[in-house]
Amino acid sequence: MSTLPLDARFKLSYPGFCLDVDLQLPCQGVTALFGHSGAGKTTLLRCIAGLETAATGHLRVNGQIWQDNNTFVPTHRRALGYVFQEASLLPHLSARENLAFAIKRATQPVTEADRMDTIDLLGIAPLLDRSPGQLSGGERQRVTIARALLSKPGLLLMDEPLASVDQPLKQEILPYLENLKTTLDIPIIYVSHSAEEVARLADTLVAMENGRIVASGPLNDTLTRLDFPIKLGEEVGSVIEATVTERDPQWQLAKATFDGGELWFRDSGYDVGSQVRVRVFARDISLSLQHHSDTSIVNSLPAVVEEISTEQHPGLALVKLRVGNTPLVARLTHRSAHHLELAPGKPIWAQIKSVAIIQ
Ligand SMILES: Nc1ncnc2c1ncn2[C@@H]1O[C@H](COP(=O)(O)OP(=O)(O)OP(=O)(O)O)[C@@H](O)[C@H]1O
Repeated sequence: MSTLPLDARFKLSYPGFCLDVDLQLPCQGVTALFGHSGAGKTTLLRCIAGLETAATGHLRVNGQIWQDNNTFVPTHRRALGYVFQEASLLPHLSARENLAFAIKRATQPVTEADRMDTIDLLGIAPLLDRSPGQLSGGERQRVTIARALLSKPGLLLMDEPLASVDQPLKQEILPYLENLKTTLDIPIIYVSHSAEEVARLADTLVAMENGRIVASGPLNDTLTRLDFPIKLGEEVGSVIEATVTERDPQWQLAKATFDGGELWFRDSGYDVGSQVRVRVFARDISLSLQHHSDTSIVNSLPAVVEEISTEQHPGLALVKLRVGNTPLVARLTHRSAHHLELAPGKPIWAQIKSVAIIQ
């Protein structure tokens, strides 16, 4: 596998829309293309897949040139898997036969062990003899993802794979996608306009508006930018990567340690030593000048104020904090910010309710 970044520059015009991007993406992990409807996410993904033949530009993936002034590798010769919003299985074949179809066309030989690993990864062993019509939407999508993986791609493109499933099904599939992310060693580009999916899956965030990249970088650094151009409303917050270091079976709580401190939150059955990603909304952080122990809020982290901005409502402030090396954002009223005399550089305690922490 190449260690070179994926390099993508494209220009493409449609009536009323112009795509103009210049991107370098890591060769590992999940990159989320995030933005409102019509921002150009699917168009960019299609350019990478070679489906937008009118696009001009340059594309290098895993060290290979797929497009430049002299080259245009057709889609079927690009080692990529593409998962669409709607599962796209061949309806007259069983799930097993759909997988076999992909294996026959794979860019490299697929061993029986590869096949079994992929079936396990997506949890589809009990579904293999059913036809697509006998599967639920979530099951169909899992088989579709398995099929894409069995084509042995060097790059996996996923275009809102959860857009057409309802919330309970989304919660059923997300853990499989989280699994994929830790198991696969190929880059995944994942289109979404859901902040929840981005928070759970992305390592790198690329925000798009009007056909352009308006912010990009490591997930938490980008999400916590006070000038992050896509308004997230109640979902403004931070994503913290931590290691589970203790469990309290009496109270069903787990403690995770991260670069900045420790957090207690509800225990969902973690193993000590496992990695966990938690999400903290800005509205769930309160600030205090002192450390308090006479409070129900157990998580109290020493932080430094970095920046303060005004939210859409003039009475509300967003405060960017740094806890160790981890950026956090807190939402409070300007009156409270004034009362605490918050200013860049000021030491402060960030208090986070355990019940507000989402895994
Ligand atoms: N083949 C086409 N012909 C003309 N206009 C197009 C074509 N494909 C896309 N567009 C336009 O390009 C713009 C970007 O569309 P695109 O589907 O890439 O957005 P998106 O960010 O993926 O949106 P969504 O989240 O709704 O899927 C839209 O204004 C769309 O109408």
